Amino acid sequence: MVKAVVLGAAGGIGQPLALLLKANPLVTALGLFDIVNTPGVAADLSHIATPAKVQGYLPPDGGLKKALTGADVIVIPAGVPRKPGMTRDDLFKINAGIVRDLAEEIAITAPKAFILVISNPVNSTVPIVAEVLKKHQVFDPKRLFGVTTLDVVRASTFVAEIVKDTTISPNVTVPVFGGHSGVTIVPLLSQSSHPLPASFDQTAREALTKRIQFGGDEVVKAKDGGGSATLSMAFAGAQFAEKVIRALKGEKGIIAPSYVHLAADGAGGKTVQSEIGKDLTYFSVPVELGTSGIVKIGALGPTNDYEKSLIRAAIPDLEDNISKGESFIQPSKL
Ligand SMILES: NC(=O)c1ccc[n+]([C@@H]2O[C@H](COP(=O)([O-])OP(=O)(O)OC[C@H]3O[C@@H](n4cnc5c(N)ncnc54)[C@H](O)[C@@H]3O)[C@@H](O)[C@H]2O)c1
Ligand SMILES: O=C(O)C[C@H](O)C(=O)O
Repeated sequence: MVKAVVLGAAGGIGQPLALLLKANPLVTALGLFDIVNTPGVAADLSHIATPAKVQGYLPPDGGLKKALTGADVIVIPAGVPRKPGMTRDDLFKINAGIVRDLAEEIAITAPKAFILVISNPVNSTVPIVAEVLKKHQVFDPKRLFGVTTLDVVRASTFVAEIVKDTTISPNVTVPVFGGHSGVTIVPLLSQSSHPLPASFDQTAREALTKRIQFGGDEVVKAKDGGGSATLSMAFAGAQFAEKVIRALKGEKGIIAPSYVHLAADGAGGKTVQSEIGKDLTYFSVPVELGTSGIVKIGALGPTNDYEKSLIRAAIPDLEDNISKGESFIQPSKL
C-alpha cells in the first residue's frame, strides 16, 4: 500500500503530476491538496481505472491534515511560477511562506514520509523544509529531496537532439550536479553516457552547458507570462516519485539525482564536499535509495577544468540560497 500526496495539486504541475501518479499502479491512495479546485480534479481522476483511491482536500476543516494522514510520499509543487524577467529567487517572497506552512503540518502529521520538493527556489525551499522539521525534532535527511530530475531530463533530451536521434534520449544520461537555478546547475558533459558531448570543442561544450542551465528560461519565455515548465516537470516529478516508491517497496540499487542534505548517508557527502572544496550543506548528487530513504550519496568523480570552473561558479549562489532558506526559519543562522 502506498499513499502519495500532492500539495498544490490543482496547479499547472499538480494536475498532470496527479494524473501520472494515478496512472502508476504502485500508488494505492492519492491525496490531492490545494487551496482551490481539488474536489473537481479528484472527481475527474477517480474515473480512471487504476488502483489508486483519489481524494481531494481544501483548507477548511483540516483538509491539509486529512490529506497528509498516512502519507508515504509527499510531492510539493505548491506556489507561484516565474514570469519572463524573473529569477527563481524572486519567487522566494511568496513561496518560502507557502512551503514553510505546508512543512509545519507535515512535521506534525506525516514526519516519516518522503518529502519531494518541487516549489522554487528549490535551492532555498529544501533548507526551509529541513529547518521546519528540525524545529519539530523530526528531521531525517534521508527522506528529504529537492526534485532536480528535470535538469537531467533536459540534458538527455538536448544531447539526443544534437546527436539527431531523439529515440535514444531515455537512455542518454548526463549527470547534473549542484542546485536548481542558472549557474548552480552543473552538467558534467565529460561523463555523458553518449560519447559525443565529451568530444565537443569548447564552443559546443559551453553552448550545451548553457542550454541545460537555462532550459527553464526557454519555457518561461515561450509561455510569455503564462508560467513555467509544467508538463515536462510533471513527467520528471512522476519519474522521480516512481523511483522513490519502488525503493520504499524494497527494490534495490535505485539511483536518482536529487538536491539533498549532504549528511544524508553519513559519509558520501564528505567526499562531495572535498571534491568541490567547500562544506556546503546541500548539493544535487546521484543518491541511492532504499526502504528508509537515501542509503548512499554518489561522488562527482573526474571533472575537467571547464567543469571545475562551473562548480566554482555555482558555490557562491548555492551558499546564499541555502542560508536564505535556513535563516527564514531560524533568523539566528543569518
Ligand atoms: N523543481 C523544478 O524543476 C520545477 C520545475 C517547474 C516548476 N517548478 C516550480 O513549481 C511551482 C509550481 O509551478 P506551477 O506551474 O504548477 O504553478 P501554478 O501556479 O500553476 O500552480 C501552483 C498551485 O499551488 C497552489 N497553491 C498556492 N498556495 C498553496 C498552498 N498554501 N497550499 C497548497 N497549494 C497552494 C495554487 O493554488 C496552484 O494551484 C513553482 O514554484 C515553480 O517555479 C519547479
Ligand atoms: O524555470 C522555472 O522557473 C521552472 C523550473 O525551475 C524549470 O527549470 O523549468
